[in-house]
Amino acid sequence: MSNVTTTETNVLARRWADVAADNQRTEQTTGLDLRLTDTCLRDGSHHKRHQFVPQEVRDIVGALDASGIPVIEVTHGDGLGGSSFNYGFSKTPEQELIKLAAETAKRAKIAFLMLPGVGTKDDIRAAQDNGGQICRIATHCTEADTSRQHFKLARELGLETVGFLMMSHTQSPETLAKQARIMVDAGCQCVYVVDSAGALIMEGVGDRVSAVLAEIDGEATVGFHGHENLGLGVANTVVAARAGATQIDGSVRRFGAGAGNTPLEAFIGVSDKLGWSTGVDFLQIVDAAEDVVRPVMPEECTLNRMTLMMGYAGVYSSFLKHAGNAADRYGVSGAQILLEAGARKLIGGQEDQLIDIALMLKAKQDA
Ligand SMILES: C[C@H](O)CC(=O)C(=O)O
Ligand SMILES: [Mn+2]
Repeated sequence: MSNVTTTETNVLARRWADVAADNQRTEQTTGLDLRLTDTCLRDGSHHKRHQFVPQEVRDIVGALDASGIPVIEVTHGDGLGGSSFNYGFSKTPEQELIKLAAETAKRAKIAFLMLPGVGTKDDIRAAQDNGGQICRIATHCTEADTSRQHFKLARELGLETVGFLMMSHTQSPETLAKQARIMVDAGCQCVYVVDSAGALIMEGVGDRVSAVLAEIDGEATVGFHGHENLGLGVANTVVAARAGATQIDGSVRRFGAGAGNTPLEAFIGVSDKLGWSTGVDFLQIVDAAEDVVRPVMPEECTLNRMTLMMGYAGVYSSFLKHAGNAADRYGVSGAQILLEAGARKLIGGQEDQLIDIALMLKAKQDA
């Protein structure tokens, strides 16, 4: 009996120690000043199958800008030049949408994304001519060297630069730090740890952000871009901020690929309660989420069999619609396609392999 009591007491004591340590960490990070980027008009483009029309962009940019969001990203989901047979055609040319966004925003800066090999240097020039001010260059997290010429050009043009290390869960903190070094040496001013698959779990985020920060501190800042596939968007983002990420991505109403991005309005509320400054009015952003962003979305971004599988198997979130299409077309399980895509460690640009997997599953099914 006394043993049980001792065990219980120890468990309780440990719990209180955890709470105390957590409070201490909260105190240590009170007063953070975070710069938010909303990405519903870029990452949300995947969820919308790239079908934004001008009025939707005007409405969303107007509402986000009025609530104080400092950076709004607008591009095809797969970045400049993404409108194609492989990734899906845009309803409205992305350069037109960038221009509209820049004309609409009174305070917010407009960012655009580009993936070397998908977009070109001329696309970057055009995006700047249309009012884009922040050039975000995304590579798979072991391929930072492919971004060198684009960072160089962006800096020559006087653009602010951000680097995206996509699929960061696939590599160790040390590897990411080395890749971040390549981007910073090329002219990148902020390197993002990007949890493209929503597969990272808190400590995994903290370790990666800390390692990247240790490598580039004083030369560039660190950002974090999360996905909700395991329901950890806000928690992971809090950990990232505590580890030193000062630029934070999210999408209002989670409007993004897979189960969506870190819900920005929830993160803003959490930041308020932690005493962190985002410059965004919580009540206004909650209204914008409900009244302006939600009506533009084809459906809510949800945790379901497919999106959970993406986080579980470590699959690139933008594969969701492609895997769903292949599953419907060949009458096989979409979740099985995603599991196999995770096992094959597919990366962005290999969307065609989802069809290959579907055909393989169909052949097995028919055998
Ligand atoms: C092109 C991708 O959608 C970039 C991104 O948002 C991610 O990797 O996550
Ligand atoms: Mn994303």
